[in-house]
Amino acid sequence: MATSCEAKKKGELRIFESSVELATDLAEYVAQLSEISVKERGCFTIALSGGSLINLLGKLCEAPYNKTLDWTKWYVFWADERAVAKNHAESNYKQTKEGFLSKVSILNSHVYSINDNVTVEEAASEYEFTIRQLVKVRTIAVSEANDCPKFDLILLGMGPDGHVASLFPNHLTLELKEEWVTYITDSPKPPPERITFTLPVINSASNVALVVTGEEKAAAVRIATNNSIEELDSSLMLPAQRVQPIEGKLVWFLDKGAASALEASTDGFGHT
Ligand SMILES: O=C1O[C@H](COP(=O)(O)O)[C@@H](O)[C@H](O)[C@H]1O
Repeated sequence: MATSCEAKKKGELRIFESSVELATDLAEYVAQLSEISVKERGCFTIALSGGSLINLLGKLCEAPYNKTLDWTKWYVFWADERAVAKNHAESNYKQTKEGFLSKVSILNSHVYSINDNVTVEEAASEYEFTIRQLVKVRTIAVSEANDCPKFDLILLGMGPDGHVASLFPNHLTLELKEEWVTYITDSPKPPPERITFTLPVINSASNVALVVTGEEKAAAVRIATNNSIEELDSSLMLPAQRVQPIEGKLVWFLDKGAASALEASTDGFGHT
């Protein structure tokens, strides 16, 4: 059974006893957003991350969702990618293909993986160009607040250091305002070269979910969800703390371990 609560700005927290319960609720959450988007806009644009998130999407590949979701209306993107070949064990694409895409009926032509045959700089610029074309024809919606792409859903994981996508603490990429996609060559977590959405894109999405499991992430979860430090200089904030959708909705999916440093009433979320 999940514990759930709402908080202004920082979003909704859903805490689960087990990763199975988390995965079950996550599948229902994604399925509902897919149905709403397909009904309202005729398609569903989703950006995925790599890491532990992909295994938690397994329930979406099972009944009833494998049959009931309109997979042909899905358009799949990546919030970040590691600059390795697509068949490399570290590739977010490879992991997603094996753990998710190969098990559902998403059209190959709707899968926008990031080019692994060019430099990271070129790959980032090519990926941004592709997204711009899809925004022009409104396959991807546009944010009226800032003209950024407005993905129907961005699914993010978080590292123990509070990084999301490939936006790492204290990195200059966190301050980018105009770019939609950027690259880094000095990632503190290997591999060093990566391509990533910027914060303006993440924060323009209609829905953002942060899916975090494991006790080693509990301290970062506590900081990132703490309402009392929102006035802090943003450059001192963890990347995950800066995920604050402008108009969209943020939901945190946490297992018991990841939520273990939260206190019921002092962090502003007050469990219900
Ligand atoms: O390197 C990355 O790390 C984060 C977090 O991964 P996790 O395995 O700790 O959940 C992931 O969200 C990101 O996409 C990936 O490139």
